[in-house]
Amino acid sequence: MHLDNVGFSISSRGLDRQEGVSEPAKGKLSGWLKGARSAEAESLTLADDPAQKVLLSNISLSIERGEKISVIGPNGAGKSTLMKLILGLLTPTSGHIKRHPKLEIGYVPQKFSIPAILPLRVQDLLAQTKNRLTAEQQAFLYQRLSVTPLLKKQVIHLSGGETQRILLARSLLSKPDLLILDEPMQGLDPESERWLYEFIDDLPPFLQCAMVVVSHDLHWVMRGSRRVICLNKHICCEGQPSDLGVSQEFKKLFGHQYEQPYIHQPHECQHHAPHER
Ligand SMILES: Nc1ncnc2c1ncn2[C@@H]1O[C@H](COP(=O)(O)OP(=O)(O)OP(=O)(O)O)[C@@H](O)[C@H]1O
Repeated sequence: MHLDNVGFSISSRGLDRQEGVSEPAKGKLSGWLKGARSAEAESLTLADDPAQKVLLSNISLSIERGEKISVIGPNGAGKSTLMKLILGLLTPTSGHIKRHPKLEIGYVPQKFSIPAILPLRVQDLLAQTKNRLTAEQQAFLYQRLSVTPLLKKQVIHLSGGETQRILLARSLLSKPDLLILDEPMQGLDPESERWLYEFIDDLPPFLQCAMVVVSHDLHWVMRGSRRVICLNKHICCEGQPSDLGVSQEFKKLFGHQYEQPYIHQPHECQHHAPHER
């Protein structure tokens, strides 16, 4: 893989550079500056080596604790690749990434597969993750995601929806500072999808983590996000959902789905998993 002059940065805004934070923001952040955990990457480029094709370019991100960023873009836009850069699963050949040594990242990948011949029970899979939750938090998580009845099952025998719940539980066990969900709704029926979206919406305030969600569900993204990044090998536009409609690139990519600006309406009701009904 050859990397070529792509700018990418992710940082927990204001953690390492307090001089750049205005007075109100300082007050807002001061509660968690003591335990600051951040990651920054700059001047990375990523291109496919044989084809010399640039995969991502000129990307900058910053995210605050408790904030959720949604990433949208067409197939092949580089969304999963960007997630892998953030995670450190792809190594750039130019530029650099700085991560706080104690930054915990939870990840639900777009694709998850294990060899059919590998015997692996759900409890073994979950045991591979460092558990930083209290017993009470873990019990709450297992109850919300209905994990316990699945613990003895072989991972390869899980249904699509069960797999997603287990992967989500696994990503949360480490009590991540940053949670990355790459198209977490794949293979779910509409009811499970709706329930999982609502569960995800509750996570940043519950865990006080930052979250990046890759999604093709434009309606959910526009309804439930305060910040959206539209990616197509570079950042076409970013901002609040209502800001995106002015971008010509956004209109070109999503105009057929986009008629009126969506209004953000966070939900407030209690929800139960479809499997609990
Ligand atoms: N390791 C790699 N080496 C070379 N090319 C890669 C690599 N990983 C991904 N690509 C290419 O980069 C492009 C972006 O892929 P990526 O999976 O990031 O897209 P995506 O936006 O997540 O797409 P989708 O919505 O279809 O999941 C694709 O053309 C893919 O073939």
